[in-house]
Amino acid sequence: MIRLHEILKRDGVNSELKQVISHIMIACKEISHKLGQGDLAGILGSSVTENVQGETQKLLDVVSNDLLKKILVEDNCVKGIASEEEDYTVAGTESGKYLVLFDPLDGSSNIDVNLSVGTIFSILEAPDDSRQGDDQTIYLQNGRKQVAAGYVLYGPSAILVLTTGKGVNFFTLDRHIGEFVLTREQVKIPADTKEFAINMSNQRFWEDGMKSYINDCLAGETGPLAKRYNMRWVASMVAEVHRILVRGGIFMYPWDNREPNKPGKLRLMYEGNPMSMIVEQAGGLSTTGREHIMDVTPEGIHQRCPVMLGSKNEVEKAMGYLKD
Ligand SMILES: O=P(O)(O)OC[C@H]1O[C@](O)(COP(=O)(O)O)[C@@H](O)[C@@H]1O
Ligand SMILES: [Mg+2]
Ligand SMILES: [Mg+2]
Repeated sequence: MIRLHEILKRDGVNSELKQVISHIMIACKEISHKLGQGDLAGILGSSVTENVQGETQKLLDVVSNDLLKKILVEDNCVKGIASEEEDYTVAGTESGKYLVLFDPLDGSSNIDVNLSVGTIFSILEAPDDSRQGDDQTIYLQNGRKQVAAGYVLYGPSAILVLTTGKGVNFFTLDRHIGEFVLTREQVKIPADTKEFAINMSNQRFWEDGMKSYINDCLAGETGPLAKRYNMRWVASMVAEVHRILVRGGIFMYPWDNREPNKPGKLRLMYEGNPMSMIVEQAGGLSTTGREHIMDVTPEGIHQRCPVMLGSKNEVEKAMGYLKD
């Protein structure tokens, strides 16, 4: 049995970063426990608040955010945090080396129906200057600067998927010992797939290239793509990315014209960048449909970005439809 901290040591991860990751895991284990309790813990349903993006927060969004925030702002290696559920960045320890950005509970609409949700996190180095941990500008680094990224999928088992830049490993929470244990090493996404994931109910709002690609997928083996495609939509990005890591696929949340000033639904800093690091470390491709997500220069911590990620050859094929 190989535990998380042994893999971090083997991969040469420094002690400060190890501490930050292990603190994130303490919060995630607590979130996993609360999810397991469900109604017994009284944490299902909506809170009375909205987040900065105008979305109604689920109670568990708030509970998960508070768990992560509390442990991280008290971590002497964390200079500050940014969260999907916080209007502003929050300062941690002034001398802290790292910034942690997170989506505390991804796939919130699945909470009440007892389906898969997750926590996504991204870790950046804090710039070596006098700016404070609540100064938003220090977080505006592109995704290539991430030193680690991961998610915990809360499904029938809780699985940590982590990269520190040396490939992607899976760790399953062993509830008997309360630790994440290595269960798959150096995961690689197959380059080809016959499975796509997109919220089809938004079809009429997409740009023409996006509509054409999906129409060609639906045309099956006699259509231009000459393949019979299958479709999945879990409505939890963590669960979709996990499926793609396990068996390949393409996941898309493209730009649409419902709110043209917002480039898509998903958030660059809490969803796009960390998932892109994981997908690219596993040999897949992660783009906005036109450029690598990790090359996007962030302008705001809550910025959105279109997402098209997964099996390399399929993502390239889909991107070809958006070129003009
Ligand atoms: O409601 P839709 O359109 O199916 O959107 C589902 C998408 O929204 C998300 O739930 C957004 O994340 P949050 O739950 O963290 O807001 C993604 O996980 C998922 O891919
Ligand atoms: Mg999310
Ligand atoms: Mg969320």
